[in-house]
Amino acid sequence: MRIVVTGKSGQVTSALQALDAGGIEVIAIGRPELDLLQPSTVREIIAKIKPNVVVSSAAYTAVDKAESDEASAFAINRDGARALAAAAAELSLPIIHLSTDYVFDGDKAESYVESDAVGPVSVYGRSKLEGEYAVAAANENHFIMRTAWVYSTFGHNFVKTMLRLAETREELSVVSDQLGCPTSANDIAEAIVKIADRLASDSSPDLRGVFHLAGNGETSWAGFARYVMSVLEEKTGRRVTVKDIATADYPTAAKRPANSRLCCDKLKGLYGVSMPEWRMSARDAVTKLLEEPKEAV
Ligand SMILES: NC(=O)C1=CN([C@@H]2O[C@H](COP(=O)(O)OP(=O)(O)OC[C@H]3O[C@@H](n4cnc5c(N)ncnc54)[C@H](OP(=O)(O)O)[C@@H]3O)[C@@H](O)[C@H]2O)C=CC1
Ligand SMILES: Cc1cn([C@H]2C[C@H](O)[C@@H](COP(=O)(O)OP(=O)(O)O[C@H]3O[C@@H](C)C(=O)[C@@H](O)[C@H]3O)O2)c(=O)[nH]c1=O
Ligand SMILES: [Mg+2]
Repeated sequence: MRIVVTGKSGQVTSALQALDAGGIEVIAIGRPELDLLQPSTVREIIAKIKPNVVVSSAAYTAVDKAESDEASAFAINRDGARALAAAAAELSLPIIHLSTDYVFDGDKAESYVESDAVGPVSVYGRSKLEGEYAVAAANENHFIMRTAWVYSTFGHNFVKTMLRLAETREELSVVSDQLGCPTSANDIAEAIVKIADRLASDSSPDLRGVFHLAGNGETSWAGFARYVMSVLEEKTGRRVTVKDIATADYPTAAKRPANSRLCCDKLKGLYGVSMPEWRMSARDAVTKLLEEPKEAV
């Protein structure tokens, strides 16, 4: 089976390319040959590759920068996603489109299910929600995968930021009033392959729609950072503490949901796919990062 995935240098796309998935060919495309700001080029590129499934991972993911760059965020996350979904539809292909927990307002007490009302509190979250609507309207053969708090040994992510700060600080101050589910890009890649296989071989409408996929369990950003530091200390003896702070003590351009935990029961029920406990996967990523040459972190 051949999967084409956008966002060549991104975390999820890099994890997909690194997968040794027998019988699955992963073709990653990205700038300059695929620029979602030039949507007219999308169809020709996808038609040439002749995939069985299209994975839409490329996005404008700079949450804070998006607040002052709304046009770019919507051009990529809504219009670019729409062009990709339309190209897949013209070629009668299913599309797996990555979306985010930041489509929720964060006011719910428990974890969010797919049918919960959305209410993004940031430009990034709004642009990704509009992308969901655009993809669903352009291609009914869609699997919209909302994930969260993605980290890996690739690209930029919270884990690498924490390890980098820990090189020069004895204490990190991290918000403890935002809850979510840390999710490994490697685990997302494994799930994408399983889901793509089902979509390519089973046309059941129940397998289409919006699904949540995130690391099993939950924590706050401070809890996430504290766990990363515990692995750092175990592996290197370096002890860096994490001080819990409130969101108000860490002002950012974008607002973030106080709670964006995702309930993934629907995916488990319909696909039999579930994700590892988040500490297990985070431990793997931190261990690998600490084994890499310093500048890689
Ligand atoms: N990171 C996270 O915490 C979360 C991410 N997601 C979603 O998952 C998906 C993957 O996220 P992640 O792997 O972290 O992404 P990254 O931020 O690691 O990479 C995003 C990629 O998008 C591509 N991209 C950006 N702008 C353009 C453009 N104008 N045209 C074409 N491609 C572009 C780039 O690929 P290239 O340089 O090859 O062009 C870039 O590497 C995204 O859709 C994101 O919204 C959802 C929840 C959490
Ligand atoms: C670096 C740092 C961040 N923080 C806070 C800021 C913020 O509230 C929280 C997360 O920080 P970041 O900006 O690294 O994470 P952020 O970019 O908000 O991550 C998001 O990325 C997008 C793409 C998604 O889709 C989301 O699921 C989510 O993963 O941690 C601290 O409290 N202390 C720190 O030293
Ligand atoms: Mg970020």
